[in-house]
Amino acid sequence: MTQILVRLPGKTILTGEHAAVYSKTVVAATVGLYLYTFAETTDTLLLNINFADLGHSFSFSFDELAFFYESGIESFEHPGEIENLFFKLQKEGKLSITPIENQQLHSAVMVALYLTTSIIPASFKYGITLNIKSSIPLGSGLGSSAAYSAALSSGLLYLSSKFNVNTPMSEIRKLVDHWAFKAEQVVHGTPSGVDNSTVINGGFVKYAKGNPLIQFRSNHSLQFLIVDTLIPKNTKLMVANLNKDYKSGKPGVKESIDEINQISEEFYSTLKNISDNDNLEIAEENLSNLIEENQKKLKFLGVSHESLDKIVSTAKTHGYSAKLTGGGGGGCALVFIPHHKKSNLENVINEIKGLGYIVYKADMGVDGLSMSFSLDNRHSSESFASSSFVDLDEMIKT
Ligand SMILES: Nc1ncnc2c1ncn2[C@@H]1O[C@H](COP(=O)(O)OP(=O)(O)OP(=O)(O)O)[C@@H](O)[C@H]1O
Ligand SMILES: C[C@@](O)(CCO)CC(=O)[O-]
Repeated sequence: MTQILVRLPGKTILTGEHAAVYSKTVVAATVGLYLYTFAETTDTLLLNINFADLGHSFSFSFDELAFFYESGIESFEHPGEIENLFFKLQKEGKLSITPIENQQLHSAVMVALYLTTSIIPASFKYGITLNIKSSIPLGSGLGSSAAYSAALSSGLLYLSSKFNVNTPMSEIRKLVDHWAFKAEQVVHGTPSGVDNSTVINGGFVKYAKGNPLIQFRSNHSLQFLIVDTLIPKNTKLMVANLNKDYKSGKPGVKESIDEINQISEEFYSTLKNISDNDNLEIAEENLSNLIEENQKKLKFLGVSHESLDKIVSTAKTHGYSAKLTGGGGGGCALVFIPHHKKSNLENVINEIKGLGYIVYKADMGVDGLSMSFSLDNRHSSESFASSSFVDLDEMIKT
């Protein structure tokens, strides 16, 4: 049987979320929180999906999957059409699965069905089991859906021999990115592609839809706090709502999106040119101001939330700037900590924690897609389920 273990990091958007959807510049970085997928072929002729974090497992027989193949998934104009097909087949009594009330679980199953029936040929001779577990908080703006989409794409592409151990990593990344973007369309409707490209390629990235991704390493270690408001958010809805305002020509919307583009361009050039000993304080002050400006625009665009505003104002009283990161409307905020202002750090952390929010100090700019092929059938869904994240990291390294 064929097995693969895949690991993808989360991401934060430093500047430019939402404007990214309109092909504007966005600056993002990976964060050292990870989603792992262990995928294997089996002799059961079933697609099994085990979601450790959501506490649910699903099974589809190949007879059930045949209905998806027959309905011509490859002719979809938009991958999100999988949802209508799923509801139609369910209504016709062709699927044994009962309705999935939990929206996160529902969209995770849609992605798994879309990717499996698009990547795996109908004539495939084996069953497939996909196991997922993650330390990236779900639905909080840290790219959990991109990591999930990329992890499933990698696993399925490998099991169906679309790449192998000898395929150059640059080719694998490109192939995985192609499918992860389609899966992101299932979850987010009209994503820009920045989330999947960031988590796959790793490091810091500058991205504008339709242009080649620029990957860069800053020679200076930036420090941010990631604050999770624990308020559930819905990126698809936030993107769709803003799009209505954009299309209806609501005053100031287009201008704000253009201004965010300028902010991202300046953030990128400052970050790229920053060095540890050369005008560091001035450069970090500049980054700080750009973050503050970006948040003001995002608030104007209606994608902030009172909990995010509270973090921004709390950070400001301690001399720091902060902004939402990702889809907004809840989820996470970033607080930027310039080196010359570090002395205040514990105070701001304690105050933010006192508001009931979770503070992460994650590494930024970590590697993207990592895989372990050499599992030699030593592993199983059971051993994956009982492995710690540290154990899984060890397997990825070997
Ligand atoms: N550990 C996981 N197990 C199963 N599905 C997951 C997991 N993590 C993410 N997902 C899928 O990704 C979706 C989360 O997408 P959502 O856009 O709401 O959050 P996000 O990706 O964390 O935020 P953002 O897009 O703003 O960065 C879930 O609904 C689910 O479909
Ligand atoms: C809100 C958004 O700009 C970022 C979500 O992480 C959507 C996208 O670019 O796809």
